[in-house]
Amino acid sequence: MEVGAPDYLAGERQTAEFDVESMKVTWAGSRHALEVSDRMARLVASDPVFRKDNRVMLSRKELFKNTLRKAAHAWKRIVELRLTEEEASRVRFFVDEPAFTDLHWGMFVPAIKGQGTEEQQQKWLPLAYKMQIIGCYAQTELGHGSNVQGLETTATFDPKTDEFIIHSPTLTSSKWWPGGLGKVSTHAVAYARLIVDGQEHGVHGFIVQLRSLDDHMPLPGITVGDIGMKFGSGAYNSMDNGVLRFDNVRIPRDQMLMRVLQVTREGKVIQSDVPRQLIYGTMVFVRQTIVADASCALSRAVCIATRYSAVRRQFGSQNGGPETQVIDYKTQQSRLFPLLASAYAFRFVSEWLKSLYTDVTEKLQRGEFSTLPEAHACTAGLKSITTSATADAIEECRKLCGGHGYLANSGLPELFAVYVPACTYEGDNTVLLLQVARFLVKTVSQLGSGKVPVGTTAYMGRARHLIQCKSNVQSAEDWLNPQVVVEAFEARSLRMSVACAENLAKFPNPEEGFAQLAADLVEAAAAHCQLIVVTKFFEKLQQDIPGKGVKKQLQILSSVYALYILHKHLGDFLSTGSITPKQGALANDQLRSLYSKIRPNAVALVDAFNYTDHYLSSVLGRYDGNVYPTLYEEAWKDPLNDSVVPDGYQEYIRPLLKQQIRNARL
Ligand SMILES: CC/C=C\C/C=C\C/C=C\C/C=C\CC/C=C/C(=O)SCCNC(=O)CCNC(=O)[C@H](O)C(C)(C)COP(=O)(O)OP(=O)(O)OC[C@H]1O[C@@H](n2cnc3c(N)ncnc32)[C@H](O)[C@@H]1OP(=O)(O)O
Ligand SMILES: Cc1cc2nc3c(=O)[nH]c(=O)nc-3n(C[C@H](O)[C@H](O)[C@H](O)COP(=O)(O)OP(=O)(O)OC[C@H]3O[C@@H](n4cnc5c(N)ncnc54)[C@H](O)[C@@H]3O)c2cc1C
Repeated sequence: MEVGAPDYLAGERQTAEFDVESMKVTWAGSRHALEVSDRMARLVASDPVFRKDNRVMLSRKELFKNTLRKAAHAWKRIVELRLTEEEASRVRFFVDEPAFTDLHWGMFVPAIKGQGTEEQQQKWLPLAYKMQIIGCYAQTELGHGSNVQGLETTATFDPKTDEFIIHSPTLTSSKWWPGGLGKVSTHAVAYARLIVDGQEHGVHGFIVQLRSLDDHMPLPGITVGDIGMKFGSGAYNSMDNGVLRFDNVRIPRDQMLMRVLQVTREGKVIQSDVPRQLIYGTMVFVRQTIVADASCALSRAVCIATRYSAVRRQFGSQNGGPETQVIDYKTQQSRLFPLLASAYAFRFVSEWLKSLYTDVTEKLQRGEFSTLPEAHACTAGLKSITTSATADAIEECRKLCGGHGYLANSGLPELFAVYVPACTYEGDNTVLLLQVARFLVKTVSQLGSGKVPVGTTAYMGRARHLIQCKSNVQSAEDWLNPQVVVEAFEARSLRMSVACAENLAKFPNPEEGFAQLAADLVEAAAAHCQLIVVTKFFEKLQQDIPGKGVKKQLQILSSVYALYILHKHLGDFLSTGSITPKQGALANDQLRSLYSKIRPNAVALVDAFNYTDHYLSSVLGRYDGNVYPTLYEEAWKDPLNDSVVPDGYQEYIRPLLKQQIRNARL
């Protein structure tokens, strides 16, 4: 905020019962992370090249060129200022524009790191780190995305030349969707069916050069372009999602990523001791980052809706006094505060997921693979439930801002359009929950075998208790006890998984059973994932959390998150007998009283996200709350207002009006 500028939300900030600066540290993860983030946010906000308020007005070509300009400028600043990897990634985050760089750093580099041999990493990573080559992740095809085993692109080994021949045999085998592919990438990690000596060996990744490093023209045998406009204006259209066809393109044998499987000069296929599923490792990595991204997108929308709800007044004026702030309506609170709580919940579960991922990666380096299935289930499941909830929440925030939420300059329509494909990319959310369900059913089926479930399924080891326990909640207060809440969530989740397993057992063919029961399985998987989010929020509170009143606020938010999910899925809790209707009603009573506790802290709780006005890019979410004059000024900047009488008046409006006058005279 400018020094000396009026703060229309100052009153809201004064009622906060906790130290906002300390909460900023907790949100950021550490004082260091906050400091870096804050510095990079200001660096970006103060640079005119990174202006983004005109995105929705630009044509596709202008938008795309502007994105290239921003990406090049960001890279120049990163090099000039010798920024660390952490700082550089924060710069990209605050530039806040989907671009080829997301895929270069987010998937191409990780794919080489995760699936390449030491030698391959040494050859390719330095080029990628200096951006002397730009890469994308080309897996999905026109005909297959979810079903990776169904990909049709082939990579046939030619022992005569020691090369692979990469080929697109059908129209449906055309690569379709990869970001950065359409117009920018010089290279791709392309996924194709490996064929050696007429034998198929599954889908593997291959580094393929697509464009000349001299003039950017496609290399012989490569057909490549952009797939066209996507949902919304501005939004994801700054990304060149692409189409790619290979016509018998030859690449050296050592460009197959060979950590999982090697093909020798003689054409021998050697499976290493690394599990085949590591081919999917890049997706596991990205799914984990997408959970963190969900908390960012959600907190951004909630920040806008909360500040605006405190500024906006409708009805309720008494004796000529001010009208009621819409944030004081209980309905507004019951729609908004659970989303605020969810933003914090997703933040902490993403912190935990990152540590799980790091731990599993270290184990994989040591040749320990036992935790891989859990890492896959957790990343897939949490990616699914957090992105679905966030997409819904952004739209809810738009509605919470009434009519003004529908204006582009509220920031919410574009945020929704940019965000919503997260429910599809990196795995369709339903397909991913089915993966979790497989994992759960397998865990349940092994319960009798003496195999003790560990990690996030450890609770299933207490199946005997959880299958018949009764919640002893007797008052609304009892719902503030994390143990009581967790037991209800565990009972619900276990009983749903067990019911699925029992129903599955009735089918002679398990795959047929799985297909028939898919809708129930998805619900059981979601229940399990919600339990993880609730548990990790409570576990976070076991840590030392410094700062006056910070822990207290987080306790309130954790209860709000848990009881909101319970209220939303009350049917599950009741039908599984995990709680009684009376206990469900008590949970709702508690929720109401928690909303009242959040109310005086709401604006401070969104301030703790530490977002600059540049990053939020929302008139409604301005830090100073100066909404109306800004909305008014912004309206006049619209190109339609460049002239008082619009283009087209002479051709289309005037003749109409004249026609009416003639008719009236008749
Ligand atoms: C780029 C991001 C940069 C920064 C991120 C920051 C923020 C994010 C913001 C923006 C993101 C930007 C851009 C997005 C770019 C998008 C990219 C993409 O979309 S890339 C393409 C992604 N595609 C998919 O996700 C496809 C989904 N399908 C699959 O994953 C699999 O095919 C599926 C798992 C569904 C099925 O596979 P299949 O081989 O048929 O397996 P099956 O079901 O038979 O299972 C066999 C066996 O393997 C286990 N398993 C499956 N997957 C994994 C895995 N990933 N890891 C470990 N294990 C796995 C499975 O459980 C089963 O085990 P069991 O035999 O039952 O024990
Ligand atoms: C913005 C964006 C960026 C992308 N970036 C990339 C990229 O960089 N690289 C890349 O390789 N790909 C990328 N993709 C592709 C993306 O990964 C796929 O679109 C995604 O994995 C979903 O696959 P699909 O399109 O085949 O959906 P489909 O599988 O065809 O899904 C269609 C419907 O069928 C349902 N369905 C499918 N299978 C099942 C099943 N077994 N059981 C029940 N229901 C099922 C789904 O739930 C969905 O409702 C991107 C996609 C988008 C939208």
